Amino acid sequence: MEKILAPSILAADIMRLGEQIEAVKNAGAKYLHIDVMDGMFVPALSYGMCVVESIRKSCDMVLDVHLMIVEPGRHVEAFAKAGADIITIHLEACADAHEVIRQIHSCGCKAGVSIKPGTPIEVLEEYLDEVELILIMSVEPGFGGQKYIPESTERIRQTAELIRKSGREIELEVDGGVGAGNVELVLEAGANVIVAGSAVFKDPAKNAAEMMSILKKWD
Ligand SMILES: O=C(CO)[C@H](O)[C@H](O)COP(=O)(O)O
Ligand SMILES: [Fe+2]
Repeated sequence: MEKILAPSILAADIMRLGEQIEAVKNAGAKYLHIDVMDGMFVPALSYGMCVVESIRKSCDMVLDVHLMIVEPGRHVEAFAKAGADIITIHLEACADAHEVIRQIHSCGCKAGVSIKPGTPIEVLEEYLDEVELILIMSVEPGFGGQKYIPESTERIRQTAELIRKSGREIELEVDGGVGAGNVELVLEAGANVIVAGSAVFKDPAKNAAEMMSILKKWD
């Protein structure tokens, strides 16, 4: 599967967001990862649909919206209307994730499911027939700039195996603490969508280009 860079704007300079998005896009990033936090599912607050809507107006990248919010079904339609292309929910945050996935699809978006580092991989099994993307968190969700949890590599490998057995084309995304120094570990384990926030936005054009040159070797 194509290897895709998904820069996370959590680490961007909000005052220069437009030019920084342009820089990562020009470097070859295809997805733009937008982290939505509600202060409940995770301690922090970030931003909501207004930001997605504003980015959509002048950005043709795939908008990859990562909802770290309790009962995300309450807001799926609004994020879809704002311009999200992929909406990823946390299985730990929903009473009925099957229903939320159905909602995401009925809004015309691709659906992803995510799990935190402490959640067993097996919980993903019942969603393999339904989703287009699985997101393995390689840090505790809630903050950018954390260190990659080494045990994540084995979890990525096991998830890649589940996907392979399902026979479906499901994207495998990894999020948290990934940069040029460890991205090959993550690719080797079977991921194809790489989220990178702090590793990219310290110097967006240069760092995204460096990440892309590594990703291209694995295509
Ligand atoms: O979902 C997230 C945090 O909950 C972010 O996408 C993630 O942390 C990216 O930031 P970094 O690459 O700096 O770790
Ligand atoms: Fe994220």
